[in-house]
Amino acid sequence: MLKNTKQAIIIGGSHAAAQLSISLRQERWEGEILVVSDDSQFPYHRPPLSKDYLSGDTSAEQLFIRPASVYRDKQIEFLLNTRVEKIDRINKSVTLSNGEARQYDKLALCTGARTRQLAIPGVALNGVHYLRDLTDAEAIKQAIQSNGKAVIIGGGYIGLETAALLRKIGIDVCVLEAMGRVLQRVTAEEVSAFYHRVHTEEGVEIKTGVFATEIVGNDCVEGVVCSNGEQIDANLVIIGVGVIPNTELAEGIGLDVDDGVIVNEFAQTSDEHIVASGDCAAHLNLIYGRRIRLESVPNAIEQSKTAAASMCDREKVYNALPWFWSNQYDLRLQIAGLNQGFDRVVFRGDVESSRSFVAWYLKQGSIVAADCVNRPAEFILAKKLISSEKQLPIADLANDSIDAKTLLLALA
Ligand SMILES: Cc1cc2nc3c(=O)[nH]c(=O)nc-3n(C[C@H](O)[C@H](O)[C@H](O)COP(=O)(O)OP(=O)(O)OC[C@H]3O[C@@H](n4cnc5c(N)ncnc54)[C@H](O)[C@@H]3O)c2cc1C
Ligand SMILES: NC(=O)c1ccc[n+]([C@@H]2O[C@H](COP(=O)([O-])OP(=O)(O)OC[C@H]3O[C@@H](n4cnc5c(N)ncnc54)[C@H](O)[C@@H]3O)[C@@H](O)[C@H]2O)c1
Repeated sequence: MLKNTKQAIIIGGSHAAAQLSISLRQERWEGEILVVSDDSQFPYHRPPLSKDYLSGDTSAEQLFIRPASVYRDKQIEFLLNTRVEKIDRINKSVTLSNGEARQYDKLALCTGARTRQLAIPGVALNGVHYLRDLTDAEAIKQAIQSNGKAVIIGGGYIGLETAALLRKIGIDVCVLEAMGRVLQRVTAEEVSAFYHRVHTEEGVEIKTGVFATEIVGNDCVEGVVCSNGEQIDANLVIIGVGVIPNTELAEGIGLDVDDGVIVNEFAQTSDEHIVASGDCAAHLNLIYGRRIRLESVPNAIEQSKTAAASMCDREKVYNALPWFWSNQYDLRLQIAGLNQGFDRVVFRGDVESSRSFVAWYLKQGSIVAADCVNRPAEFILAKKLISSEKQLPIADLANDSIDAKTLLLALA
């Protein structure tokens, strides 16, 4: 039996919502918890969708963040296949797509992000896919034909991870990246060149400074016309050109929004009864001293713990160091921190010809971020180094003959 009748409503049903609902119980929220999700499934891990799930190495059952019974046991109610259409801040209620209205005492926006759509002819042809959820991944899995030809539009995370996967199963792959280099949003030139080289070695054709102007075919996709006039044959097209945060509900009720629902370090929006976390939220980051919106699972999880505490009127500041990972072929990239505004990059290991190195990003002499490729010990070191006030000599960080453990000890 629930001890009080307070209502918490969480909008969205993915990484942020899954964590927030559980964290609310851990923070001893004793009233009702309702999660309203437009997905047809209980929350699942999205990262495998561009990795092991596509190759069949992970099954749909293995994707679930936790079994549905865990939510049931904690008296967390899920409304699947349902959208929140409207929020009424005055009466503290939400209107659902099934016409029902539900009252809330506290509301959480975990609405995430959606794929940015390409506005070019032919995107509706059979064989053209975006990748955000399980339904998209399932459709791509069905569409994968051995000996097929794929064009991937966008050389970001989705583009390169799916390219690696498709190569693994023997599909010809061409990646079109509009910018001058792949992964330009997140890495230094040398790291982009590294990924370009490895993908080329693995048989992927990469065209940079090129975008698609039209997708051609007759019912099914047959090719992609590029901005340089070239036409590339394809029976599968995957589009990964970034995401847009789902902020419309927040905007509709006058919350502060600027590339994300604006929240403070406690995940609170400009309405004291409403929090936001995950891909949809732009938070004040205390480590970097500015507002940022992150698109990552660790952010969705940690920020949702903070949001849950705020809903229970407790203060739990969100100041976790941002980190990211990406798996491609035998490469495990782990990124610690954010490199925006860096003025120098120093390498540890050989970025030009090996498959294992660290790129240290410096800003005014201090390490602000690190890309670690197949360097798990250095990734731990990087997280500690960036989070602490301490410094290590840059020459030592670059010197691959000094063991990472020795550097960790020096930091301690
Ligand atoms: C293929 C893929 C691979 C990825 N790999 C990695 C990785 O390796 N590492 C990493 O850190 N991150 C990765 N990410 C990013 C990561 O998945 C996201 O950062 C994370 O899912 C964000 O979680 P979220 O809950 O904030 O938002 P989302 O996952 O976007 O979920 C929000 C949910 O809310 C729903 N919703 C929105 N509005 C409403 C409404 N009004 N009513 C009801 N429901 C609504 C949306 O439809 C969606 O289901 C990957 C993403 C994808 C797509
Ligand atoms: N390992 C990970 O962390 C991981 C893996 C997959 C997805 N994700 C997340 O999923 C989301 C979507 O990933 P994504 O790869 O689509 O976004 P992204 O922002 O990482 O990359 C998009 C890429 O598409 C390019 N682009 C944009 N418009 C283009 C056009 N018209 N033609 C060709 N290229 C174009 C951009 O320059 C960019 O390189 C992001 O939030 C991402 O962080 C993360």
